[in-house]
Amino acid sequence: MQLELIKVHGSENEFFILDETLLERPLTQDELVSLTKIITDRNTGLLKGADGVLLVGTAKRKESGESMRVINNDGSEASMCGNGLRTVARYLSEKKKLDEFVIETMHADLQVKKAEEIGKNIQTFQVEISPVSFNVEKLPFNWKSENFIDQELADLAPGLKFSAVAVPNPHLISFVDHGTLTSLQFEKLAKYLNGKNPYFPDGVNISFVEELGKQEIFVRTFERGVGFTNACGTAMAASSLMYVLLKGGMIEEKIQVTNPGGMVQTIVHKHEDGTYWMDLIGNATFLNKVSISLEDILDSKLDNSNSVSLNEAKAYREFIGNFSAL
Ligand SMILES: N[C@@H](CCC[C@H](N)C(=O)O)C(=O)O
Repeated sequence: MQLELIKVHGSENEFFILDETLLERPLTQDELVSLTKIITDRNTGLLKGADGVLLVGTAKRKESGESMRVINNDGSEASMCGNGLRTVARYLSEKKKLDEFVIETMHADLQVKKAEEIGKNIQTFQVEISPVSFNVEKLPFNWKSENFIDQELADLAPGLKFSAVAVPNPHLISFVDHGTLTSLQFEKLAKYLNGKNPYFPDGVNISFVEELGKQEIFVRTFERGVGFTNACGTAMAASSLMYVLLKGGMIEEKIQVTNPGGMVQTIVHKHEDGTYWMDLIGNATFLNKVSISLEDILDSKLDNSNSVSLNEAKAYREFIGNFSAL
């Protein structure tokens, strides 16, 4: 069976989009996991691999519409992906010839729309990040109280305070200084909490956040199921929320969030019932179109692929030249 893939990125968080509605038959779960592990491998995968696969399908909760599933680089499935959702929003916007619509994700139907360009010739989309929960059971996080906000984590990282939030994928966030952001301590902690550990049985996305100025933060994330990525959209949205709640950031006002792969903007909103949701605004860049058969992928014969560049990488590199790197 022939597959048409698109290699995309949101803040250089890279994915392959696969539209299952165009296939002769749906993939089995085993095929999906094997395909993801093979094509996203950073050493041997297609086009130097990726952070995951975004599977576009038909919505199940509604009578019409589309869905997005997120398969991490290690084959595990995530409930949401903010950077990925922007790219899927662009893909579906071009396919449906619509600028604003809803995409079904594992736990929520999320509003997406085409937005004003964030940089010259940068296709930009705005997506809803929701629902938000501070209940530790939702992450899941084995902790003695209902919430975990601005607290130390036993003796795992002395002197650092963390907050746990599900958006709805799980995040652990700490505001740190620049030295700590780039320290080995970060990697050690992140690997521990994503291995066998008593706190996070399913692992957790961990972000270290540096305050850069008024409504300006830098976020570095170790992603569950992947490792350090250039950016994680849900992490940037969750970090923006914690910036508002703990550091005096303004609600309903844009926050500039830089990351190792570029820059996005977020807006934190509050519903009347007191719950929060965020907007995530940023690039949806298409890098390559790739054609390859499922059989060749599963036999690891990736040289049999046909790839065409979509010529958007240069504009993006020019755009991120404006922002400081890690
Ligand atoms: N990079 C994503 C998040 C992908 C899922 C994450 N690794 C998880 O397992 O929760 C984003 O942009 O949000």
